[in-house]
Amino acid sequence: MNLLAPVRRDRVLAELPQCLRKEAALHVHKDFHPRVTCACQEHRTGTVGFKISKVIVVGDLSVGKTCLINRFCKDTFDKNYKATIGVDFEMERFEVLGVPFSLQLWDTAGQERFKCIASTYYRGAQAIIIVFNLNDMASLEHTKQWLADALKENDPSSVLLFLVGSKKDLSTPAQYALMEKDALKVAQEIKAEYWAVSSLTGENVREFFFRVAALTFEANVLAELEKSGARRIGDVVRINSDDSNLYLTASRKKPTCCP
Ligand SMILES: Nc1nc2c(ncn2[C@@H]2O[C@H](COP(=O)(O)OP(=O)(O)OP(=O)(O)O)[C@@H](O)[C@H]2O)c(=O)[nH]1
Ligand SMILES: [Mg+2]
Repeated sequence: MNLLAPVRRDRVLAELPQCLRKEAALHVHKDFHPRVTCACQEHRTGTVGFKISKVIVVGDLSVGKTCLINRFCKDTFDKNYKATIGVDFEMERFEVLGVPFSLQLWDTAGQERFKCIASTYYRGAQAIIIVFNLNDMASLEHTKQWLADALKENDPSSVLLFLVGSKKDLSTPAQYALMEKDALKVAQEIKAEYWAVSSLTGENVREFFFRVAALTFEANVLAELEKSGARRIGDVVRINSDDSNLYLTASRKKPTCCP
């Protein structure tokens, strides 16, 4: 990936993409945080434009992790199952509010025998995407274990979590509605943002990755502003609690910058 090459026109984000379900969202603001918008306009985003943010994708074997990444990055779909051995990764470049922003998407193996290799790549993630199959309840039940394993290697207070139901094309509306109820409960419990996608039809795939890019970017800029602000005013950082940040509860509270 050439970091200096222009960003593809269809990877440009000028607005904050919205969540799928308000009940299970990382936040429900309509726009980027005002401090982030302001910092981007004034070119005060520090090192964010030069960094690559790591995103790991975990979940049971054959739930569709590789297909999800391939649908977004290459716009392809393979109906034949080829297990991921260990890990694979793809780079995606975006431009968010005029600032270049890169995501490194790590596609990990779901098969038990490769899990050991895959888990050595979990460290340093800024976002964790946990995938389950919307047509397989066991895969939803296993998401908590996948998350626990991924969090052993990461800082639970700063990593962004996404719970993604795959293969939506295979469920009837009634089956989907039933599964969604349970999935929303799990998403709320683990404080993840919920999405439902189909890599076969492409439904919600682009919207989902745009949301991942936008929220990761926003968190990065806020962290950067906080660091520089804290340095400037003698390490004093104000913490702003806000009801529309659904998951900023005591256990996973992150300091946010205030306008
Ligand atoms: N109908 C349908 N099939 C899908 C979809 N996504 C993936 N599949 C199929 O599910 C199977 C497994 O997909 P993969 O993406 O390889 O699964 P994985 O999670 O990467 O599996 P591991 O690498 O073993 O962990 C393949 O046969 C895919 O064609 C989807 O959205 N709809
Ligand atoms: Mg795979």
